[in-house]
Parts: sequence; structure tokens; C-alpha cells
Amino acid sequence: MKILIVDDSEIARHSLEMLLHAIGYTDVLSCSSAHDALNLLGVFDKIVSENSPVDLVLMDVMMPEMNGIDAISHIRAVHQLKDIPIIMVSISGEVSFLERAFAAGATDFISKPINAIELSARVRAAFRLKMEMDIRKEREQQLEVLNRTLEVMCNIDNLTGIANRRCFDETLVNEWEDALRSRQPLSMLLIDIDVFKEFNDTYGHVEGDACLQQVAKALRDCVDAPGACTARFGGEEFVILLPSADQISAEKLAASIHAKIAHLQILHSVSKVENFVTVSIGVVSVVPESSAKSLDMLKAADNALYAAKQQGRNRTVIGLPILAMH
Ligand SMILES: Nc1nc2c(ncn2[C@@H]2O[C@H](COP(=O)(O)OP(=O)(O)OP(=O)(O)O)[C@@H](O)[C@H]2O)c(=O)[nH]1
Repeated sequence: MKILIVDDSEIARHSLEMLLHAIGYTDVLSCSSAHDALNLLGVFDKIVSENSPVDLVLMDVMMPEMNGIDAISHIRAVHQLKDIPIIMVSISGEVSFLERAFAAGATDFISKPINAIELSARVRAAFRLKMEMDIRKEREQQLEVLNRTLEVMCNIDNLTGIANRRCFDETLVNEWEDALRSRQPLSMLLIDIDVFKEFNDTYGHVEGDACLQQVAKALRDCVDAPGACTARFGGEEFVILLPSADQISAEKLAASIHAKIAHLQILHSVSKVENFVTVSIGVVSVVPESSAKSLDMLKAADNALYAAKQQGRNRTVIGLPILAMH
């Protein structure tokens, strides 16, 4: 445990150091001014290390240039130094002084002349407090990491590793609002694997899962637009949301998805469409208006997908403008 003594009197520094040695604390640094102490603690550095160079400060109050209370205020203003215990050392114990010292962030107070027993008890208490704070800080950091991991897990589909429905629903609401404000187009592709029930019935559920994973990866590979969200909508259905993308970009993406899935050549011998896995896609592009809702967009994409299925599957159908649905 490293202790820093800050006192402009050499005699005071020396006698305090002797006392600390006598009660078992030998790792002691000292500064003759508040400015030197702030320098040593890194208060003037642009980037302050997370690990403080000392574990406890014994700060004299009356010093020329900068007094101990002002020095504490400077130390506490640095986030990384806000938990270092600082014990004020002073002849004065008057109430107004103590009030100012504690308001500035002092942890404790010890009056001169210093009694060894009192010093030992105060230093031990300060270290105990510091240890408890460090443990609490570490737990808070662990909790923060855990929370972030949980948040990511809550938004990911277990099987395919892409975003899940929950994540998509949230993204849709946000992107709709953004597009409404910015008057930018928003496009959506709803993608469904054709005759997938027969695929499962023929090759089994495990192969079905592997197929879903391959299709999800293919979709992810096709989408490179910044801010795009590729999600598993549910079952064998996927969805892609493209902010700032018009119908032409959405159609281009749909065409590249058909080509990519065809290129995978996932055998589907009982499909009535092709002898490999294909997908149907419903596309909707819109510049949102306040008279419509984000769910209207989803409905329009679903209708377009239904039409693609009706027209023979393995194709893309462009949905009606949302306002025309009302
Ligand atoms: N292996 C696997 N199958 C799933 C999963 N989720 C849904 N399915 C299957 O997907 C199939 C969907 O079948 P349908 O809704 O009848 O659709 P379809 O056979 O693709 O027919 P169309 O969409 O009209 O071309 C069902 O057999 C579901 O059991 C999953 O996580 N894994």
C-alpha cells in the first residue's frame, strides 16, 4: 500500500513518515506542494491511468500557492481518482473548515499533533474503504460486461447467428422514425424458403436446420449496405431492412439473393420449383409518411411475398405502395 504525504513543512513530512514507518507502512512518498502532488497523481495529464500511483493521500491543509482543500477538489474532478482515500491533516478542527474539506471530497480528518494510535486506525479504515470500493468497482464492471453480453444474446437468433425477430422489430420502428424525419426511402425484403416443409420431411430436421444456416449466411454475404439489418423473421422466413435504399437497390439485392441461393445448389429433390433450394421474396420500398405505420410496410411486404408464392415461387414481387393499401 503506497501512501503519499503532501505537506510544505519538511519537518512535518519527516515526522509523519517516521510515524507511518513505526506503524508498519514503509511505502511512503512525499511532496512539498499541492502542485507537485497533483502532478504525481497525473491530474494534469491528458490521459490519466486507471491505476492510481498511490493508495492513500495524507494532505496538509495550509500550504502556500494551493491549499489542501483546493487540491482535493482538483483530484476529485478526475474520474479515475475519485475513489482514492484522502485524509486531511490540520491543526484546525473547526466546523466550517471540516465542512469545506468534506464537501471538497476528503475521506477523513486527522488533527495535528498526530497521535500514532489514531493515525494507525484512520489509515487502516481508509484502506479498508478503498478495498471495498475496488471490489465494488470490479463487480460493477463485471456486471456491465454481463449486461452487454446478455443484450447481444437477446438480439441474436440461436440457430443462424443473425439478428432475431425481436431485434428486427426494434430496428424497424427506429428506422421508420429516422426515414420519416429525414424523408429518405426505406426498403424491406421478406424472404421465404420455398416448399421447406417437404425439405424437412425428405431430409430431416437436422438437414433443415443446416439449410436455414446456409441461407442465412448467403443473405448476410449478399447484404453490404451500411445500417442494413438482416434477421430471421421466424421459421423459414427472413427479412432484410435497408435504410436509405430505394426500390431499384432493393430489387438488385433481391436478384443477387436468388443468384446466390441458386449457386449454393442445396439439393431439394422433391421441390416443385427446382431440384435445389429456392426462395420467394416480397419487396417494399417507401418514403415513410406520418399517415402510415411501420407495420403497414411489413404487411405490404407480406402481401408481395404471398403473391410471389402464388405466381410459382422462386421469384421477387414488388409490393404496392403502402398508401395504396389503405
Ligand atoms: N428444420 C427446421 N425447420 C423449421 C424451423 N422452423 C420452421 N421450420 C419448418 O418450416 C416449414 C414451413 O412450412 P410451410 O409454412 O408449410 O411452408 P413451405 O413448405 O415452405 O411452403 P411455401 O412457403 O408455400 O413454399 C415447416 O415444416 C416447419 O416445421 C427450424 O427452425 N428448423
